[in-house]
Amino acid sequence: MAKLYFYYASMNAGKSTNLLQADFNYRERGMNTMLFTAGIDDRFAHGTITSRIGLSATATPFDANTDLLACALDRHRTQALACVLVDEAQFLSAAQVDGLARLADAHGIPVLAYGLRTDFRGQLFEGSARLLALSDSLVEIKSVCTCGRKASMNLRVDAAGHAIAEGQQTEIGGNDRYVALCRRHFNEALGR
Ligand SMILES: Nc1ncnc2c1ncn2[C@@H]1O[C@H](COP(=O)(O)OP(=O)(O)O)[C@@H](O)[C@H]1O
Ligand SMILES: Cc1cn([C@H]2C[C@H](O)[C@@H](COP(=O)(O)O)O2)c(=O)[nH]c1=O
Ligand SMILES: [Zn+2]
Repeated sequence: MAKLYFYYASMNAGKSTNLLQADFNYRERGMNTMLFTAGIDDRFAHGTITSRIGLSATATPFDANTDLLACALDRHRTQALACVLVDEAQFLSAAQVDGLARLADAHGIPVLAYGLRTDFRGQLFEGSARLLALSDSLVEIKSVCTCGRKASMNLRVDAAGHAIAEGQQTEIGGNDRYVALCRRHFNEALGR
């Protein structure tokens, strides 16, 4: 039975690298894959998954209106898909995650979703909440805080490096806007 996997982590933990390695692994064995990423994430190039380590691949951009299930089935009709990989999965809606679960259950196509668990306030993203609820397999990709503990939280900072506690959930940015920290140092930075 095909499964829905959720690989979750803080920022800068290696999610995109992991996704691109998994994709390469399928393709080097002659299998077809389909990649999705959030269209709003324009840090590198629209419709591209780029890892900080330098790997990149073209992906189908998704937004709130994208029917990922229909897109994948459309591709599957001409090119049998062995796997679907989704980066920035925190930006999916709950309904889009339900569609991905259906892709695995009704159509036998495994789905590997990669994303953040929580936002800069320590709250779940909608896509992550649904993935945590539905996935057959939850895999944490770990990275370290400056103190050596696991960096499970994402601190948002301003241009001067000061912690930000309030704001919109979605704000695209990289290492200049976010710092992955352990829970203790995350709370300390926010004066909690
Ligand atoms: N030149 C490099 N060599 C090895 N690792 C690197 C290099 N540059 C960045 N990294 C590591 O890659 C990881 C970030 O990978 P990335 O896939 O972009 O993360 P994510 O998608 O989780 O934000 C970090 O752990 C960082 O230390
Ligand atoms: C914590 C947090 C992150 N984001 C954005 C910032 C980035 O554009 C992506 C995550 O990128 P990654 O390096 O691939 O993990 O998400 C956000 O919009 N809101 C947040 O709270
Ligand atoms: Zn720490």
